[in-house]
Parts: sequence; C-alpha cells; structure tokens
Amino acid sequence: MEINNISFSYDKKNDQLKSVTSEIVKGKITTIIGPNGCGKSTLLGVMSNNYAPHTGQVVLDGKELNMYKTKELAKKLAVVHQSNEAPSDLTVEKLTSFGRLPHRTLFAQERKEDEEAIEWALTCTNLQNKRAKTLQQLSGGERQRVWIAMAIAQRTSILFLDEPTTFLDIYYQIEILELIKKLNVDHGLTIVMVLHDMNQAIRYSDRLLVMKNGQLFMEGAPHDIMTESMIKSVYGVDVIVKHDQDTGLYMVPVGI
Ligand SMILES: Nc1ncnc2c1ncn2[C@@H]1O[C@H](COP(=O)(O)OP(=O)(O)OP(=O)(O)O)[C@@H](O)[C@H]1O
Repeated sequence: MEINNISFSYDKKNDQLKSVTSEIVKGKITTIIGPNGCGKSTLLGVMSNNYAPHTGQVVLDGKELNMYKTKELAKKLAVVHQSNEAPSDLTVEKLTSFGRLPHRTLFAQERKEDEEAIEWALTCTNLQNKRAKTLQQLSGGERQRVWIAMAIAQRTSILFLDEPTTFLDIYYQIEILELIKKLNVDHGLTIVMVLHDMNQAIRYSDRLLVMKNGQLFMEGAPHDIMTESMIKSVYGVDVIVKHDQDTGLYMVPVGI
C-alpha cells in the first residue's frame, strides 16, 4: 500500500493530516505511534477509505482506494476499530460470522468456505470453547479477541488494528500482541496497528511510523529510529534507551 502525499481535514479549515507519504510493506508489522491527537486514527481511517483525503491518494495493489467497491476492499483489508459495540445477546460465533458478509450475496446461505473461515478465525483467536457465549459473558481480553476473530474471518491479507490493547491488563495486552504476531508470522498477514506503549511498539513491530501534529515525523525499523532525542522531540519526554541482550531495545521514561 502506497500513501501518497495525503492531506485531510475534518472541518475543511485545519488539516489533521499534512502531506503524509509512506508505504506499508507487505508481510510486515507496521505500528503508528505518536502523541494524543497527532492523527494516528485519522491516518488509519484514510488508509481504510473511511475518510477521503483532499489531496493525495492511497494506492492498494496498484489501484486507488476510492476506486474500490466497498465489498471488494473488504476482501483485501479488515479493520479492528478502537471501540466496538454489538447487541449483547449475539454469540461469539454469530459475531465472527459477520466477517463473512463481504464474501456473501444477499440471502445466500453460508457456504463451506464461510464455515471454514469462521472455524479458522475462532481457532486462531482461541475462542472455540466460547463460541456459544454472548459478549457480556466474556472478559475484556476475550471480547477483543472476538473483534479480531470477526476481522480475520474476512480472510483479508491486510489487518488494521486501532489501539488493540487499550483497557486490557498487561496479561491480555501481551496475549493480543502475541496473537497479532502469530497472524503475521504464521499466516502472512500484513499488519498496521496503532499503539501507545512504546516498548510494545518496539518489540512487536518491523517498522514504525512516528507522527507528530498530523505529519509523518520519522519512519523506519525500531532499532534505527527509537532514540532519546526522537522521543524528546515527539513526546517532550526524557527517556533513557537501553539495549539488553535478552529483551533487546527498550526505553525508560525519566522525566518531562
Ligand atoms: N470526527 C472528528 N471530527 C473532528 N475532528 C476530529 C475527529 N476525529 C478526530 N478529530 C481531530 O483530529 C485530530 C487527530 O485525531 P486522531 O484521533 O486521528 O488522533 P490520534 O493520534 O489517533 O489520537 P489518540 O492517540 O488520542 O487516539 C485531533 O485534533 C482530533 O481532535
């Protein structure tokens, strides 16, 4: 996916994205980081054709995003949004099956291919035993896995996740990030996610897009770009960057 000179405004006065140019590399995990309000979710929204940029274009597989029909794009790209709501009486299996809608025609019966995709999604997310449960019977971590199951049941090669670990305790955060990694390594999904935790971003990403004030401030491999001066410029926070033989690169905030 190519992101070519994207500018976007919600109110047609101030640009929330300013001339953003980048590339999402196939088969890699790319994480968008940056301070609150810098435009991470907005960029994800433009990259999934939710918002139309007023300049520039996003090109997926050689075709501009706005040239795709909704269903056609939904066969290539799935999104797990920041907050999700569903009627509380729907079961895990039913919600997961909604991921198949782009592949079905009106009134069509579920086909073998749909059943297989749903089973695959439930297995990947370890929800087979929870399939008959409703959302309100699940923990926050399990609920997040249901939204991921629904998205991957779409069987796309690209998966976007906006802050997938928010509101989860550290155990469930790691569980979700390990699941995302597995989807990337074992199933070849191209991942683009937004994260706030920089140490998790370093650990789970091949590439980082660092945003500041609606602009792409820097991009590259975590080891190349995560420096004390970069964090200070972007977040205004003093950090110490450490290299550990076992855990790799990590950073410790020391003040503002
Ligand atoms: N629907 C909207 N209408 C108008 N302005 C919006 C809308 N959504 C976001 N904004 C504004 O656009 C800017 C970028 O917001 P965005 O949500 O993309 O930032 P973010 O980096 O994802 O923030 P956070 O880390 O807090 O989730 C902010 O100034 C925000 O107030």
